[in-house]
Amino acid sequence: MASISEWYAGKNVLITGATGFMGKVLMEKLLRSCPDVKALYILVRPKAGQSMSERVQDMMKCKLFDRVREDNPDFHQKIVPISSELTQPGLAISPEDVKTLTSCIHIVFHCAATIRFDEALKHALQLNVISTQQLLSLAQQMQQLQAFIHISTAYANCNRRHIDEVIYPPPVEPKKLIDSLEWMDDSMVCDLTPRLIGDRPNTYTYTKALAECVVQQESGRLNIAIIRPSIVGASWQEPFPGWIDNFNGPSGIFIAAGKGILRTMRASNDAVADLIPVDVVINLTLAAGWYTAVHRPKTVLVYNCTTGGINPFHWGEIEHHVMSTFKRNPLEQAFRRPNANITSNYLINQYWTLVSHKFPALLYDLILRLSGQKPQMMRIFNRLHKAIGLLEYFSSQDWEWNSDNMNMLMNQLSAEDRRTFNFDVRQLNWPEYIENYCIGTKKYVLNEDMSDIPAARQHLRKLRNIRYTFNTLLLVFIWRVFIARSQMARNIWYFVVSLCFKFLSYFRASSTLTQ
Ligand SMILES: CCCCCCCCCCCCCCCCCCCC(=O)SCCNC(=O)CCNC(=O)[C@H](O)C(C)(C)COP(=O)(O)OP(=O)(O)OC[C@H]1O[C@@H](n2cnc3c(N)ncnc32)[C@H](O)[C@@H]1OP(=O)(O)O
Ligand SMILES: NC(=O)C1=CN([C@@H]2O[C@H](COP(=O)(O)OP(=O)(O)OC[C@H]3O[C@@H](n4cnc5c(N)ncnc54)[C@H](OP(=O)(O)O)[C@@H]3O)[C@@H](O)[C@H]2O)C=CC1
Repeated sequence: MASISEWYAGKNVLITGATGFMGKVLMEKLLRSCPDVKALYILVRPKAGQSMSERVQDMMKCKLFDRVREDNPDFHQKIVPISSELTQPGLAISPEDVKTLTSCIHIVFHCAATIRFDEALKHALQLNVISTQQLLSLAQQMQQLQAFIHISTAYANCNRRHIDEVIYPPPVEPKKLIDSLEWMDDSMVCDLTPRLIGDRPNTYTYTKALAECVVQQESGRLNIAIIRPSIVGASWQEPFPGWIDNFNGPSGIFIAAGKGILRTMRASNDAVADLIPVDVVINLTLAAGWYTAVHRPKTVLVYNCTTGGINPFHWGEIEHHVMSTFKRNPLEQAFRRPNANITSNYLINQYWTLVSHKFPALLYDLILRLSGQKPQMMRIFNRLHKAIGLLEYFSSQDWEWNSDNMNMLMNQLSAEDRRTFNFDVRQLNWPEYIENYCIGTKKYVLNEDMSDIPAARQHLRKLRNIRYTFNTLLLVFIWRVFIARSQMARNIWYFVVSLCFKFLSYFRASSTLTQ
């Protein structure tokens, strides 16, 4: 049987969400490990004043593609951007492009989605569900299509504790919801949202669950697989350790903790932190594409792509390794020395939020105001608290995922494919991974130079001295106020001072005797 790379040779691949975090890693791996792939058709929209082609050109300059560029400087010739806005009817693909895609595509990877936890339900439904439906109907017209791979999330069914590799009944019939929301205005939808999402924490997980149902309903004669990654983090090994380019999920939390801004967060020390490296997800996705096309399973296969059941690691351990990494490799211009703690206790967290977040922010903003600058720290903390509030649901409890299909797929691969498309997370060394992850946030998200680490350490020493001076002054101030008001405090103070004098005189006398 052909190896995975051999199978992708000569294939035309369609990718949605190619400009996103996972989409980019998928493109890079395909180009590097399947060098004979014919072409990657990517659906891209213009954004933030940049045309589609400008965006694609910028993306290809990204460091992520360095290894591909080394192997094949002309790799861009394999990339065919197709203009598409997924929220528009027909995905806003031109009739000529539809003709091209329906005649040549062999495999589709559907990665595009809105992954925001605070997305308005209407938009999340439009992008995560309706566009999936539209892409599937385009796929039905593709004459050479051999597999359709849909990227979902392990948290689509986070209202369950144990999650099998099956498509669960949807919370509501997607078509009924689409029809109902069509005539409602935004404020009505907003009012209804909490009742609709029910025991799910946000519109993201809710619409991803509906999307899975749509995939099943519209599968028709297509060969489909669903990949459900848990919390996707920086790369483990490929193309190089620690690659990450966004603040999503834990990355923003790690950065905020490394900058000394985040000091406390509600999370359970003992809950499993189901992180999964992005390269593992992509290797599994490409292998699943191959398996789906070659073996054509009779039903839609779901792959839970998680680490918790195989090689568990806990939030408490993550906290320890994140803090230790940032103390050894500090971020530039930290606000305070990194020292964050997680707690599952609501009141303790509220206390530390007040003492270590709000109070320093107010003080810092006061200093900024007094020096004629615009206050900013309270605004930063408000945004951080909003983000933390949305993530806490996931860091405070555990789930159990069945990963039989991931194991089955691993057993189907040849030894060489297992090496090239490695998704065996038993080999993952967590402390090393977390260290590379934190350094990756420094290098690739914040674009900081590793050669500046001595200056960053110096800055931390300065912050420590400021803190000691501040604490001493505060103590003296409180004590002075206390002494002025209480006779007992004065007596204790005179007693301590006289004890110090006695100790000093004894020390001086004994040192003169020994001379
Ligand atoms: C205590 C220290 C040790 C740590 C140990 C404990 C760690 C616990 C971590 C727990 C993490 C749990 C993560 C669970 C995730 C479950 C995921 C389910 C998996 C998935 O399927 S999907 C992927 C996950 N999706 C997300 O993560 C999206 C979440 N983000 C949002 O919904 C929005 O970004 C958010 C948070 C509502 C903010 O919205 P808004 O205020 O509108 O800001 P923008 O998004 O427009 O961003 C503006 C600007 O800020 C940057 N940004 C975004 N988030 C952060 C952040 N957390 N920290 C810092 N900066 C952030 C963003 O990049 C933008 O920058 P620009 O330069 O582009 O303006
Ligand atoms: N990151 C994670 O932790 C996890 C992600 N997933 C799933 O993986 C997939 C990829 O996630 P990730 O790469 O992290 O997400 P990103 O937010 O990084 O990427 C989303 C992609 O979707 C595209 N997109 C969004 N809206 C539109 C639109 N209206 N028209 C065209 N394209 C659009 C974006 O394009 P543009 O650049 O133009 O905005 C971008 O390429 C998603 O399906 C997500 O649900 C699952 C589990 C965890």
